[in-house]
Amino acid sequence: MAEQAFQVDLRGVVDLLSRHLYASPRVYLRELLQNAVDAITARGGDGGRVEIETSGGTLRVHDDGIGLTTDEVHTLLATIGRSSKRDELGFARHDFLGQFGIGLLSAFLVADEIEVVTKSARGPSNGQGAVRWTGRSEGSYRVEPGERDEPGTTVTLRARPGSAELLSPPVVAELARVYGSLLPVELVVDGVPITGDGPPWQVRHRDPASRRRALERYCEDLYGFVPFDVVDLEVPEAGLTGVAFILPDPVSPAARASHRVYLKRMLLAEGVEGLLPEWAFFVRCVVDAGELRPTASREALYEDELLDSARQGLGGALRQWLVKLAETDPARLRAFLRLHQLGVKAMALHDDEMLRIVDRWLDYETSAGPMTLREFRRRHPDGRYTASVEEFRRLSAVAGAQGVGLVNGGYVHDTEIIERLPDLDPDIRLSRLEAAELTTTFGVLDPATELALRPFIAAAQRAVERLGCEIVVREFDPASLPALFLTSRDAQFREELKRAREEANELWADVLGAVGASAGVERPQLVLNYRNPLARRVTSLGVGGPGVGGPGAGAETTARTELVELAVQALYGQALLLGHHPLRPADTAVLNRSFIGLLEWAVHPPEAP
Ligand SMILES: Nc1ncnc2c1ncn2[C@@H]1O[C@H](COP(=O)(O)OP(=O)(O)OP(=O)(O)O)[C@@H](O)[C@H]1O
Repeated sequence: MAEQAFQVDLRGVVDLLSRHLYASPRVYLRELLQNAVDAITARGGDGGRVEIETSGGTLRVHDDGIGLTTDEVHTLLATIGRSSKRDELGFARHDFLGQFGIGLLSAFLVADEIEVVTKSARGPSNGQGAVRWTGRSEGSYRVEPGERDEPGTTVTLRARPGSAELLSPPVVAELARVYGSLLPVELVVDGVPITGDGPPWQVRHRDPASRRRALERYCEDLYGFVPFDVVDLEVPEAGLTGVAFILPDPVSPAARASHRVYLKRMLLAEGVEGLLPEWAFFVRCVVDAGELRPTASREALYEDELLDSARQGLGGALRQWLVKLAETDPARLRAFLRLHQLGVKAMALHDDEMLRIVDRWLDYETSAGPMTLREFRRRHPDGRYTASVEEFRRLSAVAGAQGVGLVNGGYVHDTEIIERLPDLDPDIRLSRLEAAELTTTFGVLDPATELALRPFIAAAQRAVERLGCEIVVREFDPASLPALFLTSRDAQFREELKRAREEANELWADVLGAVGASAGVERPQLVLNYRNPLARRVTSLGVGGPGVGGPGAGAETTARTELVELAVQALYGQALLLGHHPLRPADTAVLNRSFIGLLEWAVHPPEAP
């Protein structure tokens, strides 16, 4: 039985293209433009010119490319899927834009009839040899002698009812500009040149500064923002060049970053995803690639090994830029990190170089104020981190007061980053804080001591009364800590303290009387540590009862009362500083006064009687 050829109903194919392959019938112009450029490429030599004319619902695309012979017209134009742009083995030839042999059909999205008048550059050079091919959307075509003197091709479309808009002068000019403004041929629409200097990042400039300004303007026109920085991109194996614009504002890492991609200087799409590694969500790129492949719709990149290695290459370029910024302009790097730290932290999870940058340049919240992890380790070789912000808030003051450095590892990626630091250097030790480590248990003093201390506590209370602080004396560890300042936020410790007080109340309520009088008022507390030798000596400086130091009191008592006041205020100030509490003007004044007062005592103590 004889082999039969497939019969194709063109209407079904056009329907398929328009509904399922192309996002919009606007692509018809891109396909025509692409064929014209390929024909010019096939002819070889320099330059080439494509001229588009619009008039009264008719569109003409002229090119001075290779043209077609009569035989080629039959096989190439009239056979769906046949293309001159593949090699003997059927692979896409990399110098051409087209490869599938279906592009011309897209003209049927806007016209019922396509007319091609062509003359092959390889044919006879006299007036002979021009061919006219007319194809109709219902599937028939006609070939007859045509009229054309010079080699090249003219494609003519007449708008189908309803498609006139797409073939109107302003829309054609816009489409030509969108798709073809970077093309390496001369493109003219109704006499107006569309192509200019080519890719903006390849244009020569007087000096780097004016190049930079030009690229910033380009970014502003394209994306509507002035970039934080402009990074040149190049991945030779993908034939890729371009620029990355660093966004000047923070973006959500979840926002899909899309980029403007040209293939062989023809726009592929304005919103291509997956060109960069996922972490690089802080840039918008414009690139031109010669070797990357489009999907059949020509609206996305074909996911293959080459795209994958291009992605790695682009990620590498951004990474390189960051490393260089760290070396040459740390202040700018910090500014960048403030904007896009989430992206950089995400990178640091898998990339040692980025981890080093985070370690060295990114400020973390610590019990000793904001600083980098590296600086923190230098100051606190035995430092700890908390895995939640909540825990940090609760413990940082107390940790600070006890000399334990604490880093807030509670934000996104931070704990993982801190735990990965030994990958940089196995000697790096930054361990997680076990809450129990800091549990300070406040011991109650025995009743006799407590009773004996009452005059002192009263005097001490007067010393800090104006500061809105309450004095408490307890025994607690570490003994090296003379005093601890607890704000009402230090909930856990206040609980602890309250329990100690309640115990005291129960046991010695009658002895101690109104110890818990101020309970319930949420004032910050200065807890003096009776276990600390210095604090203990301060409590035993010896003052009289209420009214001591008033008129008529002995000179010595007055002096001692003054010393107690100065010492308590100094302890107050030091506890504030140790715990990194904010200093109000009144606090600073007291700190100053106590320092100067104690200094006076030290150099010139009031004469002992
Ligand atoms: N302007 C032109 N000049 C010369 N040859 C042309 C021109 N337009 C089309 N052709 C020929 O017709 C063939 C089919 O064109 P068509 O646009 O359908 O497919 P293609 O460009 O090969 O591939 P793709 O579907 O990827 O665009 C081309 O391979 C080319 O040989």
